[in-house]
Amino acid sequence: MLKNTEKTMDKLVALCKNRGFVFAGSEIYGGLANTWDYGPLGVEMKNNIKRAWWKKFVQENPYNVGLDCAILMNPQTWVASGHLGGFSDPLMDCRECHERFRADKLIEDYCAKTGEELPKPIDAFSQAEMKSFIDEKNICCPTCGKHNFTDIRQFNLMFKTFQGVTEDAKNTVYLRPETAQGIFVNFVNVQRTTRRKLPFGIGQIGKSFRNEITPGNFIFRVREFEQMELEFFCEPGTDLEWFAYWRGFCKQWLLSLGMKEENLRLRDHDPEELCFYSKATTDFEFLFPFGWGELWGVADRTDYDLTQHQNTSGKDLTYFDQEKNTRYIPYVIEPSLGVERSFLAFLADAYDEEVVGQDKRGNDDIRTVLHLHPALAPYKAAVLPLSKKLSPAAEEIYHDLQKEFMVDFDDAGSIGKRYRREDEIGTPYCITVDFQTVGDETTPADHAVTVRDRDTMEQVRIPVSELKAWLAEKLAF
Ligand SMILES: Nc1ncnc2c1ncn2[C@@H]1O[C@H](COP(=O)(O)OP(=O)(O)OP(=O)(O)O)[C@@H](O)[C@H]1O
Repeated sequence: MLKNTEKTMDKLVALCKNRGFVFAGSEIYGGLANTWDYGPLGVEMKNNIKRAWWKKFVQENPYNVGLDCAILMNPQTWVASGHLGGFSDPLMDCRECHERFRADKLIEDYCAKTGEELPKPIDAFSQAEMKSFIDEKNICCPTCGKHNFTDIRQFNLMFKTFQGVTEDAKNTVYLRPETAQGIFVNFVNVQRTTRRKLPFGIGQIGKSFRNEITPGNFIFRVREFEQMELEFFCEPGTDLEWFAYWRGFCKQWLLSLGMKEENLRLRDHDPEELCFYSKATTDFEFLFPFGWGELWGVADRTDYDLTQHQNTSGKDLTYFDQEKNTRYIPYVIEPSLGVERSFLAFLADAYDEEVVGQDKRGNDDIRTVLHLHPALAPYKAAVLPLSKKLSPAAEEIYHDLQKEFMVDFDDAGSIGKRYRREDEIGTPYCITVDFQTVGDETTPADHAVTVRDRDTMEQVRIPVSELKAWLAEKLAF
């Protein structure tokens, strides 16, 4: 009998919930819309993604250094960056059911459904153009099906709160909507203390908050998320070369972590779609189960941000180029990637249901497997004693491996079922401890274990003494 092995969001969400990757936030209180908590496996995978980014963008990188800034910043930051004035999305309400929507997303969804092509990118539409498109095409409310919308107005996405004991305008602060501004305001601090010469970059990983009008698609669009951002400072005139360099570097990072090239496309912004300060922007888009969506934005932001902060703060943010004996404001290349979006992309990319045979009744035997790169997998290996009698010996190996890797231990149920459980959570290697490992009256111990590869299901015999080095090699990328 054929079973549906199609990859869907429902299957990914169910796997995440059932195996402890991602839970609905505040679930026992009925939840809080679009908040998600990361379970024991989810937190490992999330940390692995962040580690993989830090390793390539900071630790091993000849150009970049790291930084960790406060989430709350002086509100002048957001005046300078333009977020207070212009960080908004086009909002419209349905007059019938009072649901609220992003006008641009309504149009995009309509085009995805009908296959209609827009005459220009949606980001180049004015509010009036969006409204007349929606009216002309008679696009209806996705909730109630009627066509009766209010006019479009801009809705600021920044979360507001108060610092200190009085709740008044003077004490208003904002939760940062991106990590980048913390880097810009510290440009001089970092340059001075590291004595870096251009070009150099500053990387940061941290929480950002956006009061999105229509969050959704699981963890794709949420209001609280983490970003991994690099601001790369270079001499004006060299920026387009560095833009191409980082665009290629980012793509290579994804591919080196096993992302399939066919699920990735790099979309360059048309001149009319570009932000007014940007010379070039590329959206890395990934083919999620619900369609193509932005994963990573790489932009040439020129000298816009530093100039804005210099003008607003009155502080000198120029760089003195000793070789050329001249001062200038550096240009900036920014690759900005969301942790949760990359989590979802790696998960969707890795998810597979394979027909591995037929059961006794003739039904397809399907194995659900996450082909995650070992560097991203929550557990690097699982230690499985073939029999409960072997548990003490297996535990010894487990405890030894645990000192260096996240490793699982499972001695419950048949070995076949245990393999399947590990396949489903993406554990790349299952280490089976058997009677030969420890030996008995008739057979001498061989002090070796059987290691099963998740993807090929092939098995090799490896001496216990070589396990750590063998695993370390597999995790490298
Ligand atoms: N609400 C969100 N939830 C999760 N990740 C996000 C969210 N907003 C942005 N990101 C991540 O941060 C990256 C950089 O943010 P950027 O401001 O370029 O996004 P954006 O162009 O506003 O995204 P979108 O058009 O999807 O709203 C995005 O590519 C994405 O990976």
